[in-house]
Amino acid sequence: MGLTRRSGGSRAMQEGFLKRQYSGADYVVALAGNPNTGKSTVFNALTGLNQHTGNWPGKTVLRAEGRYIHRGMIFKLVDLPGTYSLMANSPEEQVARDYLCFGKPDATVVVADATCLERNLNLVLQVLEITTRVVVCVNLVDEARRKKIKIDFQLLAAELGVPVVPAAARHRHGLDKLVEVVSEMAAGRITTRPVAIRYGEEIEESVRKLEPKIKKLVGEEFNSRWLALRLLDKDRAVLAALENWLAGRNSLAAGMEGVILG
Ligand SMILES: Nc1nc2c(ncn2[C@@H]2O[C@H](COP(=O)(O)OP(=O)(O)OP(=O)(O)O)[C@@H](O)[C@H]2O)c(=O)[nH]1
Ligand SMILES: [Mg+2]
Repeated sequence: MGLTRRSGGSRAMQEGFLKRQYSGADYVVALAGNPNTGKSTVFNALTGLNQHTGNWPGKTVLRAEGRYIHRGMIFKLVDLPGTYSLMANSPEEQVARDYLCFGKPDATVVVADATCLERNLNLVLQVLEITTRVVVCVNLVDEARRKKIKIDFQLLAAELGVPVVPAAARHRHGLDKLVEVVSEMAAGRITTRPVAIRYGEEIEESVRKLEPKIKKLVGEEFNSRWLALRLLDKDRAVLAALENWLAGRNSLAAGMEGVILG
């Protein structure tokens, strides 16, 4: 049934933990976003030459990591592949999603395109379902200005419940502020109130039943609501990653699989 320990999810997860342990970085920051929103431009501007690339384990998806120092702290920045969603429909989506959930970055920057913000917010909402430590960087504001698009950043931040930083990364505009906010977020000095997507009563009821069971298995380690939603969606990739994390307690995971997929 395809539950294998070689799944990308479990590897990404292990990588996340190992990298944090041995990389010597104080904080790990993920860069997510739709394709072509300027993630790599932000990444390059912040890390300069302090970066290396390779592939994500088991995938032909490019992985770029780099570092920068801010106020004496070392930040490891992980440039995730551009995706429109986190439904794991492609290797890119799976890499991004597994890293956000199981890699447990201290902060996640979602880079959004100011010229088509509405479309980009779809991914922002999906990321907010996985992690609360999110900073939204609305990039390409120079292009938006040229197109006479006006954005109320304060209102956007209030509606999303997380900080929003406008930027024009190509010109380095807004990046000092971004680095400052990310640093506060990673250090846990910002309280967020992410807007929560509510599903129909039937789904919410199932989530209410499932969440305590998941919490019992993984504690506060991962976002149990998100895991519950994924399992209700019969998401085998997430199940495989969970099973791997529960190594040594496989019988419990198998029991859970029986309950959920049965
Ligand atoms: N005008 C303008 N162009 C920008 C800005 N930031 C990035 N770009 C341009 O947008 C294009 C895409 O930038 P990338 O940094 O490669 O975007 P990306 O999100 O990494 O793209 P993928 O990795 O393919 O998902 C490049 O041509 C950049 O020069 C900006 O703030 N203003
Ligand atoms: Mg890129």
